Amino acid sequence: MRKIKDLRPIKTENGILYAINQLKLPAQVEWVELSTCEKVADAITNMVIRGAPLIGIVAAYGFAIGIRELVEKNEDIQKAKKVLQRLKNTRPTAVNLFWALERMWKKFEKYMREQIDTQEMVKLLFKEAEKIELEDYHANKSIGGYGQVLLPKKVNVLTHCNTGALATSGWGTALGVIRSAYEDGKDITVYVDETRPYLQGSRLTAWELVYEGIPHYLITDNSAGFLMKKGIIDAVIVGADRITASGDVANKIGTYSLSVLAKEHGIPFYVAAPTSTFDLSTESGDQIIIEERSEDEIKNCGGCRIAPEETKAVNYSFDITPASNITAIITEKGIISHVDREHIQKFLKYRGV
Ligand SMILES: CSC[C@@H](O)[C@@H](O)C(=O)COP(=O)(O)O
Repeated sequence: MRKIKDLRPIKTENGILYAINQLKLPAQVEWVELSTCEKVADAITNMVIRGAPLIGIVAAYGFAIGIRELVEKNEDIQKAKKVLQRLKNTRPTAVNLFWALERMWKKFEKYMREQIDTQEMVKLLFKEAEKIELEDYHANKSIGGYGQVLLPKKVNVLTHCNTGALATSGWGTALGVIRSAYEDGKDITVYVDETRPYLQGSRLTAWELVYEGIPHYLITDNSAGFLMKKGIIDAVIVGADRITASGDVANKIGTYSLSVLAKEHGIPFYVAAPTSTFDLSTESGDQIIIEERSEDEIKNCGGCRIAPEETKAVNYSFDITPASNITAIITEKGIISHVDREHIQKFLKYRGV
């Protein structure tokens, strides 16, 4: 077994939440203080923190922080709904945000019904957020364990975006599978898509792989087809922001193109995600709201303008990969190896999700 170094993107000290500012990586590891609900909401929208599971975890803390603010300022506790709404409005696509906030809201309603003292309620809400964080960590380790079995002893894996410790409570989903395979002694080399325009691949995934000492190459997003054609890539592993009842997957823009390329070249295409990423209330991918971000993110890179001022840009942050392009979905409860409505439903039902 090789040694994997622990990496956590958030921490709490004396009731204050801190997060690694992901906008500053890889140049600098800067911890920012997220002491108010407003700061938490801004950090999610501006991508100081990002990645579906981490967005959910930080929003859960944000809710506890928001309720604490109301209590400390002696404000009407009924304003809790506004706190919830502020956090829900941060980013639309990753379902983990809504999943975590709904869980927090149910607890809040329960404590209100039970007429629990407000100071005590704040403590209990922080505990619930900690629980969500810890559960996510265990889920990731489990995803890693199940997923790495799918990989041969010597393997070249292509991944997209950042699905690692920085996108979760630690360890990661797709990158967690890679961590687990490396820890298990597999001869693994990772091909990392840059992931334009935010460069989560080059800035964050490559940084995590350097941190762990895992062999890797950075590639431009448009290299994947050529590398597959040359027989260099054995498997593709990506994460997910939302998985519908029929198995369509919303993930970082560029994922769909990779799935088409993988299919064309007969390469397995794996999605790794916790069961909290499933949204069974949405039937298919075309019903998912896809976040559109500012065109400036495309027209600028590293502080330099790289396109004419007058040029318009389209910046969809996510795309949809149809279930039919996915070889298997790796979850903390096991592997769904037939990705369709029926198998997903049975899988989740029999595992008590
Ligand atoms: C474990 S993270 C899975 C996905 O959330 C990840 O691939 C992704 O698309 C992140 O998008 P981001 O816009 O950086 O939040």
